[in-house]
Amino acid sequence: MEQKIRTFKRRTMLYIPGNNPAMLQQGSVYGADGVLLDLEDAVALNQKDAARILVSHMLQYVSYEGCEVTVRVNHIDTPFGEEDLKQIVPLQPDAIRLPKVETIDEISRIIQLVEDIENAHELPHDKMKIHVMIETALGVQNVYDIANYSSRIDAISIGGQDLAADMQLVKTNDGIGIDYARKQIVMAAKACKIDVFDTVYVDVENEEGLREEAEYIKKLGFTGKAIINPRQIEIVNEVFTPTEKEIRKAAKIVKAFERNKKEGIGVFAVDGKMVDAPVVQRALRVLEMADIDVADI
Ligand SMILES: CC(=O)SCCNC(=O)CCNC(=O)[C@H](O)C(C)(C)COP(=O)(O)OP(=O)(O)OC[C@H]1O[C@@H](n2cnc3c(N)ncnc32)[C@H](O)[C@@H]1OP(=O)(O)O
Ligand SMILES: O=C([O-])CC(=O)C(=O)O
Ligand SMILES: [Mg+2]
Repeated sequence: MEQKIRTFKRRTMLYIPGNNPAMLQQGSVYGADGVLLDLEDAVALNQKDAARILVSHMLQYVSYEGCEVTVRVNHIDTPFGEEDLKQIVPLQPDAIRLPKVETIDEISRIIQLVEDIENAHELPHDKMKIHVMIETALGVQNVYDIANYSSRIDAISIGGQDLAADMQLVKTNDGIGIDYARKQIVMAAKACKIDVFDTVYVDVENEEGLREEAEYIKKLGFTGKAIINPRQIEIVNEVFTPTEKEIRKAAKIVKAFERNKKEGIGVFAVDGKMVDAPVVQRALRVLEMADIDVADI
């Protein structure tokens, strides 16, 4: 199967309310890997049209250089979803994020509409990526089929706040209620070879809690995490950036692999631990995340 996992970093995606000009203007200066310009739940119903206009202007006139720019539109079946797509798709942000997708029928209708709009503007179909949010129990049940529906979908994410509401849970900081969904969503993403983002951590003042959650979701296999405040960037970026120790170990493994390969040896030991192809693959990923070229080690 074609490898769709991105090679660039997607550790932190900063949500910015689409009706807040100051935040929208400054969004890329804080060091997040991406910005999520939000037309959906950060925007009150009576601000939806104003936010759409503002975000359209920002996409045209603000430089988000160095940041991946994603716009979260409203659900297709709300009074705002179709108009969001009509105004945003022609501007071709790096990606659009589709909230609360539950079925293949929905994703197929949305992608059809996106491509109709692109056709009308003589735009290609392979430039703007699509990110799908899974935020309901039904979405979790259908996640693999949704994620696998189109090669334009290059990431899926869990919306923990909405999922907790749909599941009628009291959401706790330990995330127990959404743990099954997190794992199911990660597995679907890995099966489709696409990226997978974790949900926001709403307790902005709780830095230790955020670090713990980021460390946990990294272990589960998430690519990165949506965040809501600039103060959360450094912590999550740090968790998702390999440490010096991890880099040294990975370099040692890759170097040993290269040496052994020449002699036809596929399995060997480094510091008393067995190394074979999957271990080398993981070491290469560590170097990639640390921006280290294998040729330079
Ligand atoms: C369940 C969901 O759908 S989540 C996704 C939708 N939610 C959002 O988009 C919320 C985004 N975040 C925010 O609105 C805010 O960070 C809040 C409400 C969570 C906290 O607000 P505050 O306590 O006022 O933030 P704080 O005091 O840390 O702000 C410090 C600075 O960072 C800026 N800032 C805060 N959040 C953001 C953000 N998300 N994007 C860009 N800038 C931001 C503020 O404008 C402020 O700038 P200034 O110093 O130049 O005035
Ligand atoms: O986690 C996110 O991306 C925010 C969200 O929409 C949710 O939690 O419901
Ligand atoms: Mg949500």
